[in-house]
Amino acid sequence: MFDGLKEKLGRFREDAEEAAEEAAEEEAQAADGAADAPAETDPSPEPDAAEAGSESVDDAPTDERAVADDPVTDTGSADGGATGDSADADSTDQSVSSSESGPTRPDGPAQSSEDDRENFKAGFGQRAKAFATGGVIIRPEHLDEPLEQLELALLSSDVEMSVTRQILETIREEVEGTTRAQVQSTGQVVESALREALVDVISVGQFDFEQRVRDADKPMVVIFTGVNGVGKTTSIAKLSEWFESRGLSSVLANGDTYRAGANEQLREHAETLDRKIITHQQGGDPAAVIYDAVEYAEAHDVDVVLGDTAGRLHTSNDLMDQLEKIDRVVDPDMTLFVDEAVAGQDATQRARQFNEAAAIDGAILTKADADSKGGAAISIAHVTGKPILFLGTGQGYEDLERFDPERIVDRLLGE
Ligand SMILES: Nc1nc2c(ncn2[C@@H]2O[C@H](COP(=O)(O)OP(=O)(O)OP(=O)(O)O)[C@@H](O)[C@H]2O)c(=O)[nH]1
Repeated sequence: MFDGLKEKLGRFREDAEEAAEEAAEEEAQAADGAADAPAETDPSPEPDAAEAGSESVDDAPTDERAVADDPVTDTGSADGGATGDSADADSTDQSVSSSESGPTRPDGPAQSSEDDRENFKAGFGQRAKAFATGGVIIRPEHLDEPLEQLELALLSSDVEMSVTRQILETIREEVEGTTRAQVQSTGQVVESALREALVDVISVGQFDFEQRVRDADKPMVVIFTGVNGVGKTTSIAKLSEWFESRGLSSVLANGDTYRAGANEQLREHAETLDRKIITHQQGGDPAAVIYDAVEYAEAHDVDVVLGDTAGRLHTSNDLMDQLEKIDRVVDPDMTLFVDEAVAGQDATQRARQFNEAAAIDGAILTKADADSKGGAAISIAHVTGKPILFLGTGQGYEDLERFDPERIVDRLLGE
């Protein structure tokens, strides 16, 4: 499921990590260079950074020693020296790294008279400090190129344009001024930004579906709509099983009085699952079928009415009128839009159109098991403001999965 998208996100993480590390190290080296300037007053070059660090400790005031003795700072100094020019790796260089990590600057007063230079160094100081202590400042512009690649990757995975933009914007916001801590890799920072961005867009409108059903007046009426052949009838049967496994009873109602064979198709599921089904003759009034099912449920203490409807386009006026009539007659608690994940952008656009025409409450995305791109799964909630509630993951009755944004993102990020 969503393997293509997963691979592309993995590539972005690798590219972003590499780009951010490179840029941050370049900046830290530039900062080291700026901090090296006072070394011109100290002619003795120091080729070994770690040694230089320990020598500067000998000369340092007591509080400075405490910082330099810190193994964390030692490692940072060694890193700083290792990445800096060996000719620049003098004792002053080391003391800058150490002192910026500590509470005082031993060479500070000597330099404070040169305001311009201090200002110049201040811009780099934060990054030098972060780098010397094993941290790295990551900035959005470090990620410009990987983000461009990510944008193309998302669009080619059928992620809708506005959703793609939102994801990129959140990543930029998340990494803005982030200091990668010692315990984190740059990859982890990027991953956490990506995770946040994805969860953000796919969790729009989520609610506790099971709780909503349990809290509703009985029977709760759920109507299913969408275009032909996307898996509405199968999803109704799956959802009936899902309820059953949670101790909630359901009755199936075939409001698809339009298509020949629709009654038989739903009846087959009802018989297999041993559920009550309400049907009328082909050409009958769908609202009347659902109404009868509600009456049956009330009389038999059934928890949920699951109402199928004919496949339709949002532009099929007569069929959309039928939905409106169902609304008027039985006032359903929920209208769920069903579409197939493999339809990608088309599914997202249809979700938008149906939501505008019939005000859906949520979506079921079928055939996710056959979808590598994942674009519809990423986009529908953000585009409609209504959550994806379930994923269809196969043809069996048990192949229905509650859409859990955190879990979906875990899966996309390979966790
Ligand atoms: N792989 C896979 N196939 C599915 C899934 N859900 C439904 N299908 C298959 O999709 C086909 C169409 O499903 P239906 O339930 O008949 O679709 P429908 O929307 O009710 O179709 P109409 O009644 O013609 O509008 C069937 O062969 C189902 O087995 C799913 O999650 N994964």
